[in-house]
Amino acid sequence: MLPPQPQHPMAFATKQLTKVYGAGDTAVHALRGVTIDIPAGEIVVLLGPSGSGKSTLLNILGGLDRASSGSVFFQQQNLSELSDAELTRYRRDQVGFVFQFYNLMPSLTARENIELVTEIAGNPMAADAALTLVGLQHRGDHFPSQLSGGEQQRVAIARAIAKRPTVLFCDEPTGALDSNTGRAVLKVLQDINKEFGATVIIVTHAANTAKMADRVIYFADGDIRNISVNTQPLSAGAIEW
Ligand SMILES: Nc1ncnc2c1ncn2[C@@H]1O[C@H](COP(=O)(O)OP(=O)(O)OP(=O)(O)O)[C@@H](O)[C@H]1O
Repeated sequence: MLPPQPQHPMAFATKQLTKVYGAGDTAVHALRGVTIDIPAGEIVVLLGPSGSGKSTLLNILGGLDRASSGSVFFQQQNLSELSDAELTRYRRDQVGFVFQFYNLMPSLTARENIELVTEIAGNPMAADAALTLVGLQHRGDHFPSQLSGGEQQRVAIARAIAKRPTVLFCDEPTGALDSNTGRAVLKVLQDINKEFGATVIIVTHAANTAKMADRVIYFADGDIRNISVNTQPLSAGAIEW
């Protein structure tokens, strides 16, 4: 029998990743040759001015979009070489997404919103277990309109984690929330990182979020300007806004 493969220490490794939207005079160079390693199990925060390419990178890492050139490895797999069907499987099996505006189905309860995902996942947890993880075990029968913004975001996080993703991508997860609610949502992300070892990658304008990160990547003009490593990340509850 073959010995078990050593765990690859990197969640992602990109090389000279570019993304160009459009062509000719109107082409937008959103990524200009991004090379970065993202270690598995970290909380990584992407900061940078509007339009600097943060969401574009997130979408390519998450398999929602494809790079124009360069390579992007998830563990040992080059996402750039996957067929559409393989990329869909990657998204379904490995990746959870959390967006600024929750994207819950208004006509479904909190539990049903989560079940939409767990029904097609390979090894999901029960919807109620996911709701318990985000502290909403009593709200499963409620519709999104009966929940506050922070509660809706926690349902969206429960939906994202119910399939036990390897990576959780969060694009402005606290953008629509007040500071206390935002802190509670960040705490849930931190707990999930600790409890499940999921790599959590957060794009945000809320610079203080960087204090809970293991690694902070500063973007400008389609490329990385700086990377800083936090040896002592703060607990989300201790972050000042
Ligand atoms: N589908 C698209 N078509 C054309 N241009 C696009 C598209 N998506 C993004 N862009 C452009 O690519 C550049 C990078 O956008 P991106 O959304 O990645 O930036 P960002 O750093 O996430 O910005 P923000 O903080 O405002 O969300 C911007 O100039 C944007 O206008």
